[in-house]
Amino acid sequence: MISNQTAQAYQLARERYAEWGVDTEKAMETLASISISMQCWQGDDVGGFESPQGLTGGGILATGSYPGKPRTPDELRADAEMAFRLIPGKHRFNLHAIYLESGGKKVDRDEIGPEHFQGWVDWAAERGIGLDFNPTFFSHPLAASGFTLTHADEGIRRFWVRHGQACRRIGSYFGQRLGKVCVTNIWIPDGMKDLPVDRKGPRERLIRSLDEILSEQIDSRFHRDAVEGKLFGIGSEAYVAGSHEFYLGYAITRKTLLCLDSGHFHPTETIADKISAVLFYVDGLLLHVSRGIRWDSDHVVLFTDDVRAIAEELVRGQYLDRVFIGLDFFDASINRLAAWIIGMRSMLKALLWALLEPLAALKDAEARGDYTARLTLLEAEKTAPFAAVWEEYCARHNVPRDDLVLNEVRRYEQEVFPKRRG
Ligand SMILES: C[C@H](O)[C@H](O)[C@@H](O)C(=O)CO
Ligand SMILES: [Mn+2]
Repeated sequence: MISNQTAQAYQLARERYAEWGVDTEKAMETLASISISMQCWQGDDVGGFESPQGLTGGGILATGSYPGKPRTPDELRADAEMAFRLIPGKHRFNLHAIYLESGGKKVDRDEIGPEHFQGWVDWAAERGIGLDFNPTFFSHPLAASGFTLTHADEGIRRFWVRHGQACRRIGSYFGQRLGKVCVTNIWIPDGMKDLPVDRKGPRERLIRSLDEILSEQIDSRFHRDAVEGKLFGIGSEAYVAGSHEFYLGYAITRKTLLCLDSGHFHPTETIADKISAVLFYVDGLLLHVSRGIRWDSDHVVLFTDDVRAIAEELVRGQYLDRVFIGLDFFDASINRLAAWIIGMRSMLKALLWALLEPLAALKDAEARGDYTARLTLLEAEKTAPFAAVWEEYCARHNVPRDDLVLNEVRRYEQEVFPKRRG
């Protein structure tokens, strides 16, 4: 039910954007076709269900102790479902290997199979959503040294190769069973805190390990591989074997997707400019949209200039069908559902923003060398009635506008979280 106020504001906004040659109906239609992958790990601080220890190592750290953390897969699914109810559109869910359901049985990482994720697949099938996947190369005794696929010990390296292989089979099962392509993304933390002497050896082993993992042919209609680089992590400040340049070369030569995580570069470096550069050479991209602050790569995504710049590049370059968009952050200091909802809605807002750009006029000004007109229009966009279109979009998808979302989150929190105490 769309209120009169929303409807009237939208009509005025529609006319205003039409003056710029922008079709707001078309923008909303395109936005509805975009599915963003919501990361399971925001739901429980990258804990998973393999062991009670939760996140250990891996150069990443979850901080905060907001109450109500889900303790079981069912609780996590309930939270995700509640979050999805407050996010307009139909989206995907991104799992990590440690979110398996083994019925209390110890199943090591190299032994996992589709059967351990059947609960997730049934849940996704019921909701008509797709699943994405990630091997977990951290929070494990064999990752405690800080090395996994680059490990000099052949036994340990092979263990992690088998984990990667098992995960691709699981991803492929997700894709086939759900009829929606699954992206399995490989990120490893391997690196060194202080100055390495041998930067080459671990990278040689990483190439070997990745080639072994990817050696099984899997139908790309159901499954795509992605590789994710990083500049540094906690405890790997001096060297990360899987750097951006390493994976760029790997993705080009092995024809995988390249994952660009917006928190994985130097703090002044943004990924928006990289999109058009790398898409000449790689088939496609996976984005991990995040918000880095100083040394942390994983703050909740907001409707910032950086996120808008990413969305603008996707729309301006007509890359939406070559780029998988996922989110990657985890914050345990605020309500975990709210973090999901704020991040997902911010990404959607950025996409809508980009879809509402007066692109033809901007391109025309640029082509004529009229950079004064270009800058004027870019600035004028910022005071256009964007909010009216966003609120109309939310109303059409039966979700509340931004400021009213919190009422629903609080209601859920009060009803559900007390039962999770103790
Ligand atoms: C939990 C994820 O796999 C992880 O965040 C990874 O994608 C990453 O970005 C590590 O910094
Ligand atoms: Mn990431």
